[in-house]
Amino acid sequence: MALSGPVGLVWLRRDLRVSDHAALYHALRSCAQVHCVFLFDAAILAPLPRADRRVEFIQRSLESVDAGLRALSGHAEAGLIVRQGLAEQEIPRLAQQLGASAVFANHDDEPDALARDARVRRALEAAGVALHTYKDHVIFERSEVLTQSGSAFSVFTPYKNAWLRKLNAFYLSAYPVERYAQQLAPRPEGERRRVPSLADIGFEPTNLHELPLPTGSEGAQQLLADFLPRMADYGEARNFPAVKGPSYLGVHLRFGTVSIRELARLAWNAAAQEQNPGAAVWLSELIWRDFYHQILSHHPHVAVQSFKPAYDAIAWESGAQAERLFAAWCEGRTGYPLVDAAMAQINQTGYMHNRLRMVVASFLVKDLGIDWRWGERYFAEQLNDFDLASNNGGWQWASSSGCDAQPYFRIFNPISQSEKFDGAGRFIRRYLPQLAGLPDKLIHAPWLAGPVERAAAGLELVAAGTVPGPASYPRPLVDHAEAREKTLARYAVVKGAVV
Ligand SMILES: Cc1cc2nc3c(=O)[nH]c(=O)nc-3n(C[C@H](O)[C@H](O)[C@H](O)COP(=O)(O)OP(=O)(O)OC[C@H]3O[C@@H](n4cnc5c(N)ncnc54)[C@H](O)[C@@H]3O)c2cc1C
Repeated sequence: MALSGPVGLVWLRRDLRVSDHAALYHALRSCAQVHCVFLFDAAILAPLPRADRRVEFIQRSLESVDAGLRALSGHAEAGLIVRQGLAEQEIPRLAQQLGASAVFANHDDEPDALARDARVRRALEAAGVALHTYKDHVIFERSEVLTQSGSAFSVFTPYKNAWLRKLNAFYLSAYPVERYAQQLAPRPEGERRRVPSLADIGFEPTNLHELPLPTGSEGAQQLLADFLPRMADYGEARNFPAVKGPSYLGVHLRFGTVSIRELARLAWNAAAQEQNPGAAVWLSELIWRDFYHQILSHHPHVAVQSFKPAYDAIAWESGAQAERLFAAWCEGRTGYPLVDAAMAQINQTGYMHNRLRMVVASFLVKDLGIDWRWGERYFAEQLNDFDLASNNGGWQWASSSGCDAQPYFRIFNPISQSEKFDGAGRFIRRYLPQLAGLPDKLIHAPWLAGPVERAAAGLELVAAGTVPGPASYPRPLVDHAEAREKTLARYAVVKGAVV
């Protein structure tokens, strides 16, 4: 490959690792000296609360990138450059200071990121610097997997089949960054600073250090090593929130502290072995991730509207009553223990089990009649692994407004979901200790407990929506059977709609 110039700048965004990295590989292949930068983007950070687990996760992961670059290059000063500010100002400024003729980055197809990159590209071009971008975050992006008629898939199973038909070892192979690591250049004198602390960027520590969520590439490898022996059981175990079934790698995939190629390769190879049925199921989940990314890429309107336009005619609850119901849902005081325990999980840890994401999303939309966008926004604020494409896909699936969503008349029953997936109430007891003394059969619907059973459990039932104390729990906000009827009537506007 021809050298594009002596100096290149790699701009890290959702790819915080130094191995198997598309943009870094291409920069090293085509430039004699390569620098790496991460920008704490003022436009992204400004609206966030001052304590945000994602910001802390990023800050710690950058320390790992910094150390990784030094180790890879063998230069003590070939670490990461970290800047703060607006991308369209800071990236061109740094490129000029370094004398870079090209900036290399990996694709980010979220609408705001595309708009940002267009601004950065224009500013770089004005300064005579090229911006080269690459696929890195998914196995197949944009229009790489299309139907036979050349359009985007909107149903998962045929997409998955086409995805699997297209897959071969090439798409899963790692970019051998280490082969060219000697091109990593020492940082110029003025840039030899350590990665800024949280305080340096105006943030406060969170409870991240108390969570079983190790950061950086080492953290991802630790979680992966823990998951690999469990992968065979994933198909069954992933449904039960009290069981250690999933990989917990979502946040690492979100920030690219692990390569999707590494994970998909492991799953694909393991799926080929008959004794590993869970691997095919796990691979399928990774394909869902690609699926939702290509949906967002082809249909960016989903970020604000229903994928199926007819669903935007639904009249959701509004006003003070809606606000009251929504606050009770956010704070986990709906009176439905599985829903409330799940909300406690997201509020305390930033994680929520996939089964529970489906249950609480369905409950908000189809039991409380609240617009799915409210729930989507709350998840976006709380989830460590928040990703616009997957979060939007999940919410539109639950509200039936999305591509390949569940039909609108399928409404999860929060009690039977609880009995089926947390039968012994182990998950509920972990997050709602005031219910711990109830017998298993009553823990899913505490309002059915009689005075004797409540007294034996040391539990007081309080009015619906009340903030519970250490020994009390609210009565249900709504009656599920009545809510179901109301929802079917609410959704009648979409009946027969052509989508
Ligand atoms: C309402 C709702 C909102 C969601 N919001 C997000 C989100 O913001 N970010 C996010 O990554 N996932 C989201 N999901 C999908 C899924 O719940 C999480 O990916 C999963 O729970 C993360 O845990 P894990 O890493 O242990 O997953 P595992 O079960 O180990 O799965 C491995 C990886 O596959 C991908 N994956 C798994 N299931 C899905 C899925 N249904 N859709 C897309 N990708 C999937 C994720 O990258 C995940 O990390 C959402 C699902 C729902 C129903």
